[in-house]
Amino acid sequence: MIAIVLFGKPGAGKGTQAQFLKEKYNLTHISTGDVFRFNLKNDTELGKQAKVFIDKGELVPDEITINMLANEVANNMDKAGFLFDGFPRTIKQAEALEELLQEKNIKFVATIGIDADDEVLVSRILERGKTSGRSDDQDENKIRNRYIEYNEKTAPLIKYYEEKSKYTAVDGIGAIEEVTERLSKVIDTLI
Ligand SMILES: Nc1ncnc2c1ncn2[C@@H]1O[C@H](COP(=O)(O)OP(=O)(O)O)[C@@H](O)[C@H]1O
Repeated sequence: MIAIVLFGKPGAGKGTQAQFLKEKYNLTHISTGDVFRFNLKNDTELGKQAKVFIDKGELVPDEITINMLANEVANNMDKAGFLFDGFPRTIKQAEALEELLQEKNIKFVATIGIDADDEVLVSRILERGKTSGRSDDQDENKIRNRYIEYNEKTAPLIKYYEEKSKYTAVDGIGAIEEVTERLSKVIDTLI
């Protein structure tokens, strides 16, 4: 089995691209944001714990997120591998992921970043908020806070993975299919 991490700022298009890539490479797509939203909607214990943080545009604490991810992986060992979207978002999560993949004998292929400019992304998210029903997409202050969190906690992962020769970035601006094409090219050279 293999694992690929899709990396990028909020709104960069990770979820959209994951829909295509999971089919093409027969991967289980795990979006931590989607799993949290599912739990919020169903008012589970996990949902209750996560809500306070998500509502402020903050990251959910590592321990909660890592446990949740490990469960998702354990329950989905039936495809060719995993496409992670929105995880890891901190160095601690990256370390936990490495350990988990090793334990399960899953080959970590790469982290692929989808690059895009902040101002383009904030307006994309506000647009998405009109129809997505996501409360964290409708308030510019919450959105801006997600970028502050990203810059502080998540951006350092780029250097972390570059040092391990596990980071490649593609240009995220362009038509959806163009970006898919760029991502596929990278994946094809790595697997
Ligand atoms: N790996 C993670 N660690 C901590 N919190 C997370 C993680 N993934 C998602 N979340 C929480 O869920 C929210 C929504 O995540 P996501 O749908 O990936 O949003 P975005 O569109 O901002 O990338 C985040 O703002 C954060 O509060």
